[in-house]
Amino acid sequence: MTSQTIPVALGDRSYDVVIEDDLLSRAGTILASLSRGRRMVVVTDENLAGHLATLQGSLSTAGIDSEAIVLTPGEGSKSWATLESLTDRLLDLGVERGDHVVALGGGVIGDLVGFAAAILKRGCRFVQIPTTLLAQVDSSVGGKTAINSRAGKNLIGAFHQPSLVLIDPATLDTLPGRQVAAGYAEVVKYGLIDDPAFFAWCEANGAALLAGDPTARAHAIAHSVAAKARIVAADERETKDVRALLNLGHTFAHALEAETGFSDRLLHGEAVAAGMALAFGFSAARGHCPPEDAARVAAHLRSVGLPDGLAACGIDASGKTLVAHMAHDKKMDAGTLPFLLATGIGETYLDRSVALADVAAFLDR
Ligand SMILES: NC(=O)c1ccc[n+]([C@@H]2O[C@H](COP(=O)([O-])OP(=O)(O)OC[C@H]3O[C@@H](n4cnc5c(N)ncnc54)[C@H](O)[C@@H]3O)[C@@H](O)[C@H]2O)c1
Ligand SMILES: O=C(O)C(=O)C[C@@H](O)[C@H](O)[C@H](O)COP(=O)(O)O
Ligand SMILES: [Zn+2]
Repeated sequence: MTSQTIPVALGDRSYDVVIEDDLLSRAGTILASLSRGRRMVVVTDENLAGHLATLQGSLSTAGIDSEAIVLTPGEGSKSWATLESLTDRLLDLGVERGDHVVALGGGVIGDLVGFAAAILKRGCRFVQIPTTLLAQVDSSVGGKTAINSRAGKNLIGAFHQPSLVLIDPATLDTLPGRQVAAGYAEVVKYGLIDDPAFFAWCEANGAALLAGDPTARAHAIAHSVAAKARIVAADERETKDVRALLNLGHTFAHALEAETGFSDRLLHGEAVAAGMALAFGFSAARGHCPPEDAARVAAHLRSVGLPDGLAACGIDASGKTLVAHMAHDKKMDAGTLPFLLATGIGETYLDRSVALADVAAFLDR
């Protein structure tokens, strides 16, 4: 059994990310130390019945009673309606501020439960047990929690750090291939941001990872978590132009997700893949990035079946329509939208001189 613990250093909000195959079956012992002998509430979705049973069995063995709240899967659950019913149920179950609610699932469950924990009784504790590749490499770490609103993606939320993140890579054995590929887009992101050697590792090992190779999977998860922990520790609340790098491709991605109605037609990770290819393409079109680098990014995404642009997402909306979605981007500052652009693979920066009309014209090409 190999186990790795990666600390997220945030002063009195610091916590550990523990990565270990089959961790779910011994999670009860670890969680018992947080539960103060009280019943724990696990929030999950309908696709996770098997993993929920393992976790509840493990809690029971550790002498902890548990209650499950099982939600409808999918991005639609990051909504006011689900947040309201979830907080009502947590209150009915008597959750106290010192209690830890457990989020067992993908990024949807993690973002929603994290936000519910941030506001319940002005803040209770929560633990992330991510079960998708995307959630294991990205969303479970860093404390961004949110729901979507009519105006767009993640617009209502809070920074609220978990107390602990337990990653069991073996839970990915049940994850559908399309979801694994979508999560892989956020893995590739770490290479593109500031780690060209890791992008090269992705080019060499991405196919094996997607095929379920446990060694490639373990390396990708640990490397991604360490990268995210480093960036979050440097700029927890995205105020220093550091954490914003994790948003590479996301201004485009969130517009694409809005255009497809936050539906299964385009998963978040797929939108991020297309968004990163567009960010590199736009950087090349502006003469900032060698076109060969933009082509290399698109080629790798295509090689693993991820979309590399609008056409591959089946989106034929005009540039003007897509740019209109971007007006609500959280990075908007005094009417200007900083864009994450690249000077090459592993070299990204925030550019505050981009005119949205130029983005629209690029998208129309
Ligand atoms: N907070 C952050 O920093 C952050 C980072 C990246 C993404 N996100 C958010 O995460 C969300 C996407 O998360 P996601 O890609 O995990 O999607 P998801 O949570 O919708 O999960 C994808 C699907 O896989 C199913 N599933 C989960 N684990 C499974 C397993 N082990 N076996 C079988 N099925 C399983 C789920 O039921 C769901 O149908 C988006 O809303 C995105 O905005 C947040
Ligand atoms: O943790 C971050 O910071 C990220 O930007 C990670 C992204 O992958 C994630 O999709 C995040 O939710 C997007 O951030 P947002 O602030 O644009 O909602
Ligand atoms: Zn993302």
